[in-house]
Amino acid sequence: MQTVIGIMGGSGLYEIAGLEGAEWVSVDTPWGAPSDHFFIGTLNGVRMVFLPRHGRGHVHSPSSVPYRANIDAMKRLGVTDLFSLSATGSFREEMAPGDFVVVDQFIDRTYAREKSFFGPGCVAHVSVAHPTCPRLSDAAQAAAEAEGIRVHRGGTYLAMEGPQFSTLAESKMYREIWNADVIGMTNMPEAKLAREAELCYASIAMVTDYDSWHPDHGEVDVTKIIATMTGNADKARGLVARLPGLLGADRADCPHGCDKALEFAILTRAEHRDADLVAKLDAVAGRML
Ligand SMILES: CSC[C@H]1O[C@H](OP(=O)(O)O)[C@H](O)[C@@H]1O
Ligand SMILES: Nc1ncnc2[nH]cnc12
Repeated sequence: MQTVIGIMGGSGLYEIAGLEGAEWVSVDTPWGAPSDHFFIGTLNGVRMVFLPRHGRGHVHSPSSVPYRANIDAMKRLGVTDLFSLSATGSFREEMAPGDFVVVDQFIDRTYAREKSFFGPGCVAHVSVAHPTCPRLSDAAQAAAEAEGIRVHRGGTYLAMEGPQFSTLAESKMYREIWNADVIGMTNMPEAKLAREAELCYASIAMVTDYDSWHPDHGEVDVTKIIATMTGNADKARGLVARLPGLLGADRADCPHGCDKALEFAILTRAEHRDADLVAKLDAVAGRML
């Protein structure tokens, strides 16, 4: 099987350069329109598919990002390995603005988003105990190190609804009681949907600020975030450019089973399935239906 790398670009990362034969391509999905067109090309012999999560020009808020359409379209385009890049606040002194964190766990505090491709007429329960793929996380870490980026391996990303930043009480609770390491507004339900779509998924948090808990840094200031984000985006482009060389063009089955997540997950018996929903699931779950 051929590797196809997907990149979900976060705030500040609306385009990438250096792809051969690249063009912006529009994709329709049964879940509506994705955030933007997809920038598709080849790097070091590996096909790459890039999508700015908020759309070029930052049109979508974290709550309005069409997460299902984005993941469905990635799958429809043949993506096998999906990397998320996101701006985050940090709850740890040592995870400083400008550092990257290859997160491996999430706490999902979002509530105003569609969180599953499945539902009445085709019910499925996938495991997200280990929501990120260690193989892709290894590649992300190696790419960051090769770029000279200060990178931390492992961490818990708290996904909040937003769009406002957290109160001081929330920030302290997430840090001191819930033991979260970074905070953002977009990795959920994205990571859950990637698992339902049997995509390997890794998330790279690009720290922009200390949220509001840090006594020396005061509250979150968007102008400072944007300045840090610009530097982070340049580093992210370097990291992305190294991924094809690290993953290679030929791909074996995921040793962690991300690409088999739906096996045994669909509970609705074939004769009871809703035909319209089954049709919508063609890209995401076609191999199981
Ligand atoms: C730029 S501050 C808030 C904004 O940035 C993050 O977006 P993304 O995860 O796509 O990089 C955060 O989650 C908020 O949406
Ligand atoms: N402090 C913060 N909280 C939530 N999302 C963020 N994105 C960047 N910084 C953030």
